[in-house]
Amino acid sequence: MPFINVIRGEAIPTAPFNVRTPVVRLPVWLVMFWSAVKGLAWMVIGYFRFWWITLPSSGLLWMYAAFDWQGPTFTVLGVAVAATIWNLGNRASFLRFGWYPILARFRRWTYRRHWQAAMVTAKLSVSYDGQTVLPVLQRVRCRPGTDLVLVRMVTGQIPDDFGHVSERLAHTFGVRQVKAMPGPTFSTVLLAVLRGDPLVKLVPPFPVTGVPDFMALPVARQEDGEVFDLRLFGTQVLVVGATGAGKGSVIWSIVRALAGGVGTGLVRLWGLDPKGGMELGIGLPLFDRFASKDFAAQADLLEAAAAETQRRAARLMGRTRQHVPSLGEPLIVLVIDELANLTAYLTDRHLKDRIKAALGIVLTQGRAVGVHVVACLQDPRKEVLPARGLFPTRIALRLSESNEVDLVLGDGMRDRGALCDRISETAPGVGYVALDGDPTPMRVRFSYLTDDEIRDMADIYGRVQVIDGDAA
Ligand SMILES: Nc1ncnc2c1ncn2[C@@H]1O[C@H](COP(=O)(O)OP(=O)(O)OP(=O)(O)O)[C@@H](O)[C@H]1O
Repeated sequence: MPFINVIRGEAIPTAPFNVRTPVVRLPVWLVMFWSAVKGLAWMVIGYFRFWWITLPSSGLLWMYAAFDWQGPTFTVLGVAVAATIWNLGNRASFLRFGWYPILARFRRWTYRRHWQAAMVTAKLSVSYDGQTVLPVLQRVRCRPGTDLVLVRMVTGQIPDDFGHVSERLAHTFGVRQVKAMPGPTFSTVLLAVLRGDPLVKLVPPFPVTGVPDFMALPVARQEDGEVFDLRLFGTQVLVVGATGAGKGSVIWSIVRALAGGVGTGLVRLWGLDPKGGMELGIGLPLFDRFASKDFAAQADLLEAAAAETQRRAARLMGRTRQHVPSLGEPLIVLVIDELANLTAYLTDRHLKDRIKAALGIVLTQGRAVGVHVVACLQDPRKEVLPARGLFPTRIALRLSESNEVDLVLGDGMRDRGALCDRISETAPGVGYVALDGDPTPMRVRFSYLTDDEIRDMADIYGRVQVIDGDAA
């Protein structure tokens, strides 16, 4: 046993004055009076705070007092009839200003009931100074099938902390999915709570416009009910999906959005179908050039695209940074079904090198000069397509494994909600896309064209073509 104990550290000095709260004995009537005043104050505050319940209730009570039971009955009936007329007359404004605000109040109340449990079990609560600090539920807004919940984070938290536990939150709140994205201020996170699924139903083809808007081609329906517009200008598009995921519907949705331009000659489609023309052959008249039977013809076609790219780049150098399609120099879109057949599975080394070189030129230089690629791929691994990074726009449909999601859409996208590996086999055409300026992925379903619809479209907008090197 040591003779003297020495404890290192800073001791808290004893205060020179110690003050103890004095005990004042109060009469019972004063305590009761004070409690009554406090209770009344709480009731008044509660009345105004929960005005959306208290005001209608007071109104109904007053009607009852004034007109007996007919008062509230006719009031409720009158409100119901007015709401129905408003809904039938202008559904959008009824939902926006009538129904969704009421629903949001109710939902806020239900979230609050589960809030503490949800935050603690998801480890989003923080222990500080002997206290448990929770993120603050600030606001709830309702949209079709989705609630937008604004949350003020605890100091030190970031939106990705919520993204990592989004699945846990979804189970706690009993909803389909929760997606976390940065809120309007640095201290907030916006949780998109997805309830119903508007993508269960098949999406019919969108109408064809005479002059396509290359900045916004309508191709799919978003899970928030909006139309997903694909930007083709300035980009190359890669579509990845397991077999049967619906890559064909992505191709035909894009072709349909461009069909008006094909008809007028503003857009030229060049088709490469290494699987023998099974997918693209059905709309053959739409393609200005088409190659499917032998790989040499497909290499020729890609080299022609590369040559055109270089010719345009040389002409436009120093003049403009974005080519504007015209009848003399139309937009060329190379549609490639199963790119891996051209890049990875091809055994002829010489052809493979030719294809790789031509594709490299088109992918790196083509987007500024109006030569675009829309390519499909089943297997997103690096060995299959090393040039994945050359496709700025990537669409991920159903994938076989969870780790493929980040390979296609970019790091962290699965955590942010792109659950491509969970898409059901019974939902072909459903996938995830990254929207411009939005770090969270959006779930979409591409429109579906039947074979007859594709044939009709080809009949209306089809052009003279070159098939496997020969004029049709
Ligand atoms: N958007 C869609 N909506 C509804 N059904 C679809 C959609 N896309 C595809 N399908 C259905 O799913 C089936 C498979 O689609 P598709 O052939 O396009 O898949 P894929 O990804 O191209 O497959 P593979 O790689 O094997 O060719 C189609 O026969 C069609 O019936």
